[in-house]
Amino acid sequence: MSTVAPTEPLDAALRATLGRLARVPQLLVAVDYDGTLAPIVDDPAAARPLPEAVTALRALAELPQTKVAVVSGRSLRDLAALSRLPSEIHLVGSHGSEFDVGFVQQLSAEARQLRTTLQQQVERIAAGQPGVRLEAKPASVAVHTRTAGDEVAAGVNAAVRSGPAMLPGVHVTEGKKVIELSVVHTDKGTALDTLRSRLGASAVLFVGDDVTDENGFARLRGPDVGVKVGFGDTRATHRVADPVEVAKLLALVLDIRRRWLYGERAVPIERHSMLAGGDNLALVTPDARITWLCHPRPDSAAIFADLLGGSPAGYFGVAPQRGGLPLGQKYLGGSMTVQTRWSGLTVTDWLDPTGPANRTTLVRQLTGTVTVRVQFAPRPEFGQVAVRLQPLGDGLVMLGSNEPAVLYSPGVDWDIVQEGEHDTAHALIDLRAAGGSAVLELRCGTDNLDPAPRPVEQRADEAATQWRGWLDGLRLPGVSTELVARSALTLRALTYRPTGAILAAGTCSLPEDLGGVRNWDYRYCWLRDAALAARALVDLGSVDEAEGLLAWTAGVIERTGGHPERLHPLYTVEGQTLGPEAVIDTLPGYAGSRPVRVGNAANKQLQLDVFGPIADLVDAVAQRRGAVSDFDREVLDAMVDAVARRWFEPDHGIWEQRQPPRHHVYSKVMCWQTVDRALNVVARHGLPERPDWVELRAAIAENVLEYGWNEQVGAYTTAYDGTDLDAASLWVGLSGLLADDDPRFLATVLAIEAELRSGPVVYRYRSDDGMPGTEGGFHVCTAWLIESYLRTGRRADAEELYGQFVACCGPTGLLPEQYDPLAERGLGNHPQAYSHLGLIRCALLLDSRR
Ligand SMILES: O=P(O)(O)OC[C@H]1O[C@H](O[C@H]2O[C@H](CO)[C@@H](O)[C@H](O)[C@H]2O)[C@H](O)[C@@H](O)[C@@H]1O
Repeated sequence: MSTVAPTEPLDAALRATLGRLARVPQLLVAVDYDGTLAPIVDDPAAARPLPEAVTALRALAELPQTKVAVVSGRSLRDLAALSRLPSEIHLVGSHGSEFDVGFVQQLSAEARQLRTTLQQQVERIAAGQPGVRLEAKPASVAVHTRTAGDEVAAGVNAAVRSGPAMLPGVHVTEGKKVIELSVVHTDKGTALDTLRSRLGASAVLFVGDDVTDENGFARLRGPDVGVKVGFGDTRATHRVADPVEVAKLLALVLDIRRRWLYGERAVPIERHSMLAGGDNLALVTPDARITWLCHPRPDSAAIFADLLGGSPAGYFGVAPQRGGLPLGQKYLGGSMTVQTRWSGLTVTDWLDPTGPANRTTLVRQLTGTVTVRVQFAPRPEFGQVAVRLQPLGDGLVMLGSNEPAVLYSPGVDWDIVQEGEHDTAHALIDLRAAGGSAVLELRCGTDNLDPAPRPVEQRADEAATQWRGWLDGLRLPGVSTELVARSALTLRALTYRPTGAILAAGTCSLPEDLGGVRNWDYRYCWLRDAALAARALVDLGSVDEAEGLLAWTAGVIERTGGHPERLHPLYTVEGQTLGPEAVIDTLPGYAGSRPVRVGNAANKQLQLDVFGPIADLVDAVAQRRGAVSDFDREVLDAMVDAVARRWFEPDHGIWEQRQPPRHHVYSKVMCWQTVDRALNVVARHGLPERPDWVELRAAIAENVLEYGWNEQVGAYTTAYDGTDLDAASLWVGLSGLLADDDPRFLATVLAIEAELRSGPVVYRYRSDDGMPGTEGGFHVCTAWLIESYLRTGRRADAEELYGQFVACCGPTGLLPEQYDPLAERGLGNHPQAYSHLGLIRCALLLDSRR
């Protein structure tokens, strides 16, 4: 039976404070014992903690990034015996002096002698005094008068105060019907400081009821929270009535922290749709909540990072006041505009592609007849700067960030609610009273709250028309026409138009292993991924992206100062070297997948495959144009130069494993492809012959074909030094190095199918990559196996796997990086260029080989 009686809920201010505290990266929950965990009773030996408090403490101690301590006036032995708390909970006895069982041995001989004297003197004082109890501790003795009459208590206390308490070296602590005489200085504040630094806490919750707990409250600072139990003066900023309320408080902290750590609302990754405006992007959930938006660039800090941190990390929600799930969500045909519908409400979202540079404009058009609840919680810099929202004119001004931002919202009455250091704006919009529509326009990069120059309907048309006009210029296959169109739009949307860079994906740190640590930042331009993405668009008839990317690539080549072999695998969208990889420990991660990383240490790796896709792209663009430009030739020369200088070295490979370099088969094949495509250009466009290139190509081919083959496995393996398999080795055939009917390619396809395919997915590899946890099947690897099936005459197998592959798309046609075939959900960053270019390549091949 519960001993916690149903009482009033904790007061709102305390709940709000605990809500913030429970979301710090490293939390220390420290509580006093008697009067806090255990109700005060007459007999000190009978003081037991409330079971609900114990349950909450134990559960808190099991959470990651959470430490629990009980800091008591009791001896450590007594505390352990009475509380029966498990070892995960740190126990500190003797008012903060006794951290471990050897404490008594650490006392000096004089201190031990003084302790004995004290014991003898208080025994004499207490002798024959009814109701007086003595409690012996390693460095002190406590004289309890709770069960003594008032007269007896007064006499005993006076005798103690004027007698042993006056001895030199004695420290006196008076508590609840107790005087304690100690031979060491005791201070719960010092104990808290020690725990804080030993356990690496970023904030402390300290709860206590007694006079000695005030030393603890006195040491709290910054985000720490102190809670006093019961009456009496205190330095604590909050108060609860009794241990029953303490148990409730602990349960509340547990609940909030658990939800924060494990993801408050982990919407399946593939169910997010992407908005894009040509120089930025955002993610919207199936219920029209904006959960991801960075500004000013897609690789900047987020304003809304709900995706990685739940509501406290920032979001922009719009939904009918009455609640309920939407009827559906879709892209408006051929555009990057997303429409979410409920009965009586349609929300149309887009990022304005017509604005000036460094401006992000998110337009949310609401139409219908119902009352709409709006919640606007911007949290710039991943929530690390305090935000104030100020109603002004036709909207709200966001204060606190060094980037100006406003929410233009004519006719909307905002209610600003302060949540700690941040404001959230709430509003109810009665659409019927507003004439059937309302507009919310988030303008980042400006403080202009003037009305937009053109009506919203016209702007909506303009935005959609830009994307549709581009899509109309493509030659789409008859296979999966709609999905290919969406994939093409996604690749175009991942293109950062100001520079021509193409992002590998729209997000950072979406997990490859739910709850795991494989969380990386993909908001950069990888030479390899970008070239493959641009190539897929060239195959669909659009060369603009390829030309933009090649111009961006020429920039990064130029900055190598004549050393293209020193190219990094990835750069920022501006073509600059990345800053250091970092962890944002204030974000708990998608579904609790921590750490949340920004930046990507892979940029320091050697990946010798990156030249191959670029050379292939130059070849494809030149072929499409029917001519090769001087500019293309320069890029091509640089790629071959890089290969000539380094192809024989071991490297980190396409999968960027944080392991020592190896001679990767895929990297060598891509080196071969670089020279092969360069020679294609030479031959096709009548350029001067390059016998040195012919020789180089032959040397690489001979090397990889001999050393990459593993007789024991009967296939091309990951690298020259092992028997492990890698789906990327399929490129020994996909690149054209081996003919489609070469038995070595056929054998490699069979080996990879057997070892790496699992139902609808193909894993990159199964070998140990040095990281904890596992990962899902990799969509682009699935696409490579489909291509391999087609090339090797297995059309039925290709069609079957292709059907399974496209079934992994989210409801609006988007794909993240990976798929977990057991949990049947997407994994990894989203949407991912690799996955969409893979889909396009497969659909084109299936179409052309009909
Ligand atoms: O720091 P704490 O964990 O709160 O310990 C303070 C003292 O608590 C105990 O005494 C008090 O609780 C007893 C049981 O409810 C009660 O009978 C007594 O009157 C209170 O003073 C404990 O016995 C002491 O050793 C602690 O110093």
